[in-house]
Amino acid sequence: MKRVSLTQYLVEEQRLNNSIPAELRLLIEVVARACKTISHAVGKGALGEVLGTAGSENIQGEVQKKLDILSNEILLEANEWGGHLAAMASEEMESIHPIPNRYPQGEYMLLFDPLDGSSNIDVNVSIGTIFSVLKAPEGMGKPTEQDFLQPGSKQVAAGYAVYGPQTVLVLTTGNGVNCFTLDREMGSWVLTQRNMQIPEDTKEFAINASNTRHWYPPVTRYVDEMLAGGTGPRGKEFNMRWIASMVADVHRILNRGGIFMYPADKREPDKAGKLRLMYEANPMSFIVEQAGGASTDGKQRMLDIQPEKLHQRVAVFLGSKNEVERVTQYHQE
Ligand SMILES: O=P(O)(O)OC[C@H]1O[C@](O)(COP(=O)(O)O)[C@@H](O)[C@@H]1O
Ligand SMILES: [Mg+2]
Ligand SMILES: [Mg+2]
Repeated sequence: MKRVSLTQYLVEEQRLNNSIPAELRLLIEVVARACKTISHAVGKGALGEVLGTAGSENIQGEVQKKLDILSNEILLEANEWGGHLAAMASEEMESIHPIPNRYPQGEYMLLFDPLDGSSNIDVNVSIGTIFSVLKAPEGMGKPTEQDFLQPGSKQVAAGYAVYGPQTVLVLTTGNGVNCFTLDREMGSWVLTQRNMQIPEDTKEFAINASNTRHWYPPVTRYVDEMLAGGTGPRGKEFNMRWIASMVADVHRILNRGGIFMYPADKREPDKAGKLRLMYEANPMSFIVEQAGGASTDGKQRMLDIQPEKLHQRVAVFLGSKNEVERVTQYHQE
């Protein structure tokens, strides 16, 4: 197999499809390099003293792990110097991070969940990084939070890295989804899967079932019907997986189909789910749609939601198209 590096892929994609201007290519390469650095830190584990909590909380009141903070710093530092960015925003930072001397020239804005799947850090289970790239609005002055509040359909690129048995980077720039594997000896990202496709149908679902008693009726109905198996209304057996790292669950779905759900529930009726629209739901929805899947918040297409707040939470149903349509339909009945 001819080895194609991330850089070669990006350059070729621009030549053939004119979809990745040089500035965006450089930005993606800087993010990919930061992911490589995070992957090294993750791989050192206890030896690198990166495990455990940091003794602080983020803006959403979640306890921060040392690796949450370290990954955030790695991404900030890499992009301050390397990218064509006007500003960044992160799940781990209360407010946006304008880049000094870079606006109004900076053309892009980067958002990230620096370390996804935090509860798995200390137990050596796959974790990752999720990122999303938006265009800076025309004539933008000093960036404000408002500039970031664009629907997911405006993303020009999105991707995630999984730090697992293999370190992979999955990327879309709006022309399909491709997967790159980190060659740890050579230190380079190598294209290993082209044009990933999510099958429309599936027999596998992912949800944190410990919340069953808190679910609203459409989710209860949908899951109950799957659990009823071959003799139930669906007439087939379903399997369940829940890794508790969105990156790993979505990566499985991109490879063999499935539906991932993190619904809103009755525990906190005012909270629209756990996951974050701008750092998790939107980039993953862009990727999933580009791979032929679907993504909604139970009511509407995720990428059409007009964000109201940077740290907005949202219910998530994504993956195999026919299943996402079914559970969304149940919300409407
Ligand atoms: O612990 P729970 O409730 O099962 O939630 C797991 C979900 O929370 C997350 O860990 C949230 O992301 P962070 O780790 O970035 O906060 C997802 O990756 C995962 O799908
Ligand atoms: Mg996350
Ligand atoms: Mg996180």
